[in-house]
Amino acid sequence: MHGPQASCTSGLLVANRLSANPNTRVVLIEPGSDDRNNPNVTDPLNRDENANSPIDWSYESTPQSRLNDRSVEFTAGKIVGGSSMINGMMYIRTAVPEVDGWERLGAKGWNWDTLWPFYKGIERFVDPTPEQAEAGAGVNPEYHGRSGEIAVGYPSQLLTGNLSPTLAATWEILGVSVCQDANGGKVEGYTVRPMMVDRESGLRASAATAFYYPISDRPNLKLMRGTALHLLWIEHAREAGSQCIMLNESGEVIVAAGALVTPTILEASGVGNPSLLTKLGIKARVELPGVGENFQDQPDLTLSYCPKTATPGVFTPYAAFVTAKDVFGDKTEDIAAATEANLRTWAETVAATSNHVGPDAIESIFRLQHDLIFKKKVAIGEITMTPSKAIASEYWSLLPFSRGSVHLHSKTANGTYKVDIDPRFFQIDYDEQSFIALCRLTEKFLATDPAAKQVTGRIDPKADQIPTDATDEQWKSFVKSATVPNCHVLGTAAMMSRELGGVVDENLRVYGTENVRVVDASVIPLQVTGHLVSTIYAVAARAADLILGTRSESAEQ
Ligand SMILES: Cc1cc2nc3c(=O)[nH]c(=O)nc-3n(C[C@H](O)[C@H](O)[C@H](O)COP(=O)(O)OP(=O)(O)OC[C@H]3O[C@@H](n4cnc5c(N)ncnc54)[C@H](O)[C@@H]3O)c2cc1C
Repeated sequence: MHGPQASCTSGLLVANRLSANPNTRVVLIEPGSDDRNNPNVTDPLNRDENANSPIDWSYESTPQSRLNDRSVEFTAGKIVGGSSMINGMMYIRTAVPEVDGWERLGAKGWNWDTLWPFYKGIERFVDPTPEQAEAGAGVNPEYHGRSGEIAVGYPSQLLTGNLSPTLAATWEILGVSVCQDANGGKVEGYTVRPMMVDRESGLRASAATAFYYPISDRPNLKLMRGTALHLLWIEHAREAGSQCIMLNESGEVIVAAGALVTPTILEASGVGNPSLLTKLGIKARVELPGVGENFQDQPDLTLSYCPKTATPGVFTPYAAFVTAKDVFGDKTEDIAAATEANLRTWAETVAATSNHVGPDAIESIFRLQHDLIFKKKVAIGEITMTPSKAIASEYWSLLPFSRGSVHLHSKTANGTYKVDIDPRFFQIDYDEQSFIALCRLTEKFLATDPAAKQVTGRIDPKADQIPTDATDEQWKSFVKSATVPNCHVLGTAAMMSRELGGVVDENLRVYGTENVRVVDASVIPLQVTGHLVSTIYAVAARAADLILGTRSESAEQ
């Protein structure tokens, strides 16, 4: 049997599961290098060195009107193992109501309970040492798997001393409780985040170390490196009437090029919005206007403060996941009501810009999102504290309403396509207002004892640019000049009903096709409050199960 073609973070896991059957031939395609010994990949303390290096795609966005017309850069791994080789390695799953929301959006059978065994199944959690526990590392044993492939735990260089208790005490004064272990579906409060790291060797654990290197010598698994997939060669296409595409007699393609690239491969193959495809001279084979839409990333900003003592060369995975109530305080109910009253207008704005579904569809997604924020009270912001030469507080919004897109734009002289990546940060005013409120909460945190005792003042932005009593307008101008992407892009080939703009069904199969699936961050329909990779692995593991199941069903028929 011909197997799928795929590439990385998620693709390697799927390839691992499918090639376990020696009769299934699996071909992986990866344009990037095999940089398995690159110390900037393997040594977690070097992880910030990878941006703008040869193993980073460094995708540029279109100029962003709400960011002073700046283009922003999306870092993404150009390497076997994809972005799991260059990311921040933090490992926090998402919140129960968010995954349950996928089912409400049409992803039948996808909810917290069905994903939970896969979250645990892929994990090889190692308990913290007594020193790490003293440094704040917590664990609820029920939340973790011990026999999966991906090493999760705390790095040996976890900072000891009293910093974590100081941060915890300060957050508690601000009404944010301490969460021992945020991996059980409630992502809320101050926590010390576990990482994807092998505690014994101290090295990064990635899709490649977990799912590819150990099985790369399987005779039925082939990696084609230095080659990119630009389009799916569609043979035997049956036209619109039956809306069916066949790639070859028995083969199946699994596209896993990440949320910034997967939609463009579909478009180049004739799957997408016919009006866009026609303009590019591409024959439309499957009408799926949702391809490349529903783009969601999280705006990200770093404020830095002068520490009393510098802290070089250690890990400081300290973060608070804050809810609307933590951020807006007494104003929360008013903001919830005002936000609800605006959902229709925002849906109209998004529908008019994206033009792939009408405002009713967007509004129903926004209602779910509003429920998550104000009724289910999931976290809306993550605020991290990293002491080094400065105390850097990086923070990002978790559930923005703005929706961007990624599409083929025009054909270049060499026959490939220019791509437009348009995240549309702050398209919706609430996103900017809540982002500024997060900024203010960060400031308040570092002005509250005992954390305040750790710093002597703000370094960036400087006090003459943003004074401590800065107005919203002053913060707004700083936010416009300094916001960058968090690189947690998802949703551009969403697993949702077709009516809502979905691209894949609950078996991850592209609507209107027979043997094309997508398994990467593109299929996750809504932002997640944790970090993406744990959820991507769980989705990929469940997807592999479904693929194997549907194959054996069709073999039985
Ligand atoms: C700097 C950074 C820090 C992050 N920090 C964290 C973190 O701490 N924790 C966390 O959970 N998540 C984090 N993330 C997010 C997470 O790493 C990504 O969301 C996730 O790895 C995406 O997985 P994917 O399978 O969708 O795509 P990727 O892992 O990006 O894989 C896509 C693959 O497709 C390949 N490719 C590209 N074009 C083509 C083509 N035309 N044909 C074939 N192959 C192609 C790429 O080279 C790549 O190997 C971070 C991301 C970045 C960039």
